[in-house]
Amino acid sequence: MSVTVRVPAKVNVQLAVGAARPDGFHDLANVFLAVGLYDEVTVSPADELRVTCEGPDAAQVPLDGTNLAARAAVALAGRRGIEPAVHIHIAKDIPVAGGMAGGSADGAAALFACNTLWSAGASRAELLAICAELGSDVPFSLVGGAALGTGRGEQLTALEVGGTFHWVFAMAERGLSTPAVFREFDRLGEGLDIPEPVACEDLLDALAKGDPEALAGAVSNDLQPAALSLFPELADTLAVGRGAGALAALVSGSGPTTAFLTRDAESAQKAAQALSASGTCRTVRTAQGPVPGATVMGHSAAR
Ligand SMILES: C[C@](O)(CO)[C@H](O)COP(=O)(O)OP(=O)(O)OC[C@H]1O[C@@H](n2ccc(N)nc2=O)[C@H](O)[C@@H]1O
Ligand SMILES: Nc1ncnc2c1ncn2[C@@H]1O[C@H](COP(=O)(O)OP(=O)(O)OP(=O)(O)O)[C@@H](O)[C@H]1O
Repeated sequence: MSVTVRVPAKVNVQLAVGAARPDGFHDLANVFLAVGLYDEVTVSPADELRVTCEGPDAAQVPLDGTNLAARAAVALAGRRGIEPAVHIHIAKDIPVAGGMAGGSADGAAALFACNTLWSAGASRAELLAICAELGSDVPFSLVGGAALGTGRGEQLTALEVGGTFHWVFAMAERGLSTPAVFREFDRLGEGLDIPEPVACEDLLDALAKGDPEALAGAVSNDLQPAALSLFPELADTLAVGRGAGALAALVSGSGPTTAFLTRDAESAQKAAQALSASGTCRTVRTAQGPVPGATVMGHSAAR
């Protein structure tokens, strides 16, 4: 028997970041949108916990107990007093260390898959609590759609979205470490008064209306200056996307993936071609959002 769960990447259409808290985290107003780039996580019974990974970035994915998918299996098994004896296979299409919550996605998917495989009976609320222990982005990977994340981003309120948004994503030549980007945010803000993070009403309206022009006027990412400071070449990629007609160009989360909001599928193709030809990025993908969160794709009886 095996269970396969498909799970999407995310882009942050607003990422408002407050001052560092005593625990080192930052309060956020984090507006997440799930987009149609997916990892697929398959779990099947095994003698002991084992992780394998396939995909273009597979070499950068840890296969030991630090993998978020392994940590998810261990967390659920620990709560049920059982052994996490499971083979977790990750078919990875979400860029690694790209600011699109790839590891978080695998954590949410593995948790959901193990809950099904083991008939562990964890409720939605228990799954969300385990997700929040695993990482700030993990709860959103489970629920998908669009949501406002407050606290460190793990406290979610679902958001209405009145249409489909068309995106282009440009993956960079190397990754960026999320903690390093938050540290750079702190360094750049030293001595400044950092306001409390709040969700932008115009942005929430634009999402509710499904209006790409209005959304483009409202997107923001407080981590962008920090990501650009650590990875200045990203400014060139952003400029290429803007020049190719994107309505908005921004760094996705902690970066270094850059995200381009376009009017429609045709404009997305045009911007994608210009970005591919520019030589300023590694790969270019188009995707639409919102899409649902972690979803069981199938069970197989074969071992
Ligand atoms: C940048 C985002 O991807 C935007 O969605 C998230 O805020 C990061 O979420 P994540 O990768 O799940 O982050 P976590 O695994 O919870 O934390 C990794 C590190 O990021 C920093 N971190 C993360 C979230 C947050 N609200 N404040 C932080 O300062 C901390 O240094 C933390 O040690
Ligand atoms: N299943 C996983 N897939 C990818 N990376 C993982 C996984 N589990 C742990 N990691 C570790 O997490 C690091 C960050 O990878 P990830 O792809 O999650 O970054 P990210 O998309 O920038 O995260 P976020 O957007 O949530 O900040 C990797 O360099 C790797 O060491």
